[in-house]
Formats: sequence, C-alpha cells, structure tokens
Amino acid sequence: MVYFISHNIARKEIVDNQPAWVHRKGATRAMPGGHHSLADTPFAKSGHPILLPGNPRDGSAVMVADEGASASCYSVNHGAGRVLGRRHAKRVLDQSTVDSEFDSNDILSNCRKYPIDEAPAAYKDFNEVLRSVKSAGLASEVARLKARFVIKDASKADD
Ligand SMILES: Nc1nc2c(ncn2[C@@H]2O[C@H](COP(=O)(O)O)[C@@H](O)[C@H]2O)c(=O)[nH]1
Ligand SMILES: [Mn+2]
Repeated sequence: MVYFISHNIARKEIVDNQPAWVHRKGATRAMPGGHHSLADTPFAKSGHPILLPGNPRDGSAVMVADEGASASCYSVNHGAGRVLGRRHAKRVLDQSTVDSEFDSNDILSNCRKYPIDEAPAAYKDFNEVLRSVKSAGLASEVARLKARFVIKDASKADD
C-alpha cells in the first residue's frame, strides 16, 4: 500500500457545518468511515488509513479513526514523539549500545553508526502512546509494521 498523508498542513474543512481552516502541526488527519469529507473516495465506508510511526525498533502502526476523533477535530498525533531532544539524546545515549540493539533485533540499516539522536530510546514508549490513542477513543489499530531495514538520510536534521 502507498498512501500519502501529511502532518504539517493547513486545510479548509467543514467543521460543525461551517468552513474553517484546520492547521495540523505534528498531527495528522483522522476521519472515520462515514465522515462527509470521504464521500466518493475508496475510504468512504472504512475510514482512511492513519500511519503512526513509533521508532525504528518497534515499528509503526496502521490505524483507523473512531467516532471519538470528532473531539480532536478529526486529528491524531503523527508519531510517538520524543522523550529526549536531539542534543540530550547525543549526551546520554551510547553509540555501541544503540548499534547492538539493531543487531539483536535483526534490523539492518544503511548506517555504519546509527544517528544517535534518532535512536529508539529517543522516542516515547510506543505501546503506551498507542494505548492512549485507543483509550481516548480517537483511533483503533489495524496492523503493526515491524522494520527489517531502516534507511536514514545522511543530511543534518532541520528541526
Ligand atoms: N517507525 C519509525 N518511526 C520513527 C523513526 N524515526 C522517527 N520515528 C517516529 O516518527 C515520528 C515523527 O518523526 P519526525 O522525524 O517527523 O519527528 C517520531 O516522533 C517518532 O515517533 C523510524 O526510523 N522508524
Ligand atoms: Mn515531522
């Protein structure tokens, strides 16, 4: 499946029967089946796919919005999010521990040294994040994707 979904975007939508600008920053749209904006699309009945990345070790989840997403203007978080900032991660995480964790999980990457600021431990506990999304009634999990090969861009992070 290839599905494009943006997480930093302002769009004009109908909210409470009125046109409104909805700005999702670090969040992604989450329209359940039956939502008016999905009429005449392949996702009209099922709701569209939500791709929620966790971290390079624990993978990502494919989710679908539930009715409760109306409370967040049909939005969910676009990932697990950070528990350590980039500089903090570089200070406290150990390169060899990060690299050996990929070996022990049988995950290959294009990096001789994995970028430590994007190591699994730099992100929040993925199961806990998914649990809170589900228990808030925002979305349900459809599938979990586990990485076999992680490709990282060599250029400097711009955030
Ligand atoms: N499955 C993976 N998830 C990842 C990886 N690197 C980061 N992340 C998650 O994505 C969000 C969004 O990333 P961002 O670069 O736009 O901030 C981030 O909060 C992590 O939860 C990865 O290699 N694989
Ligand atoms: Mn981002």
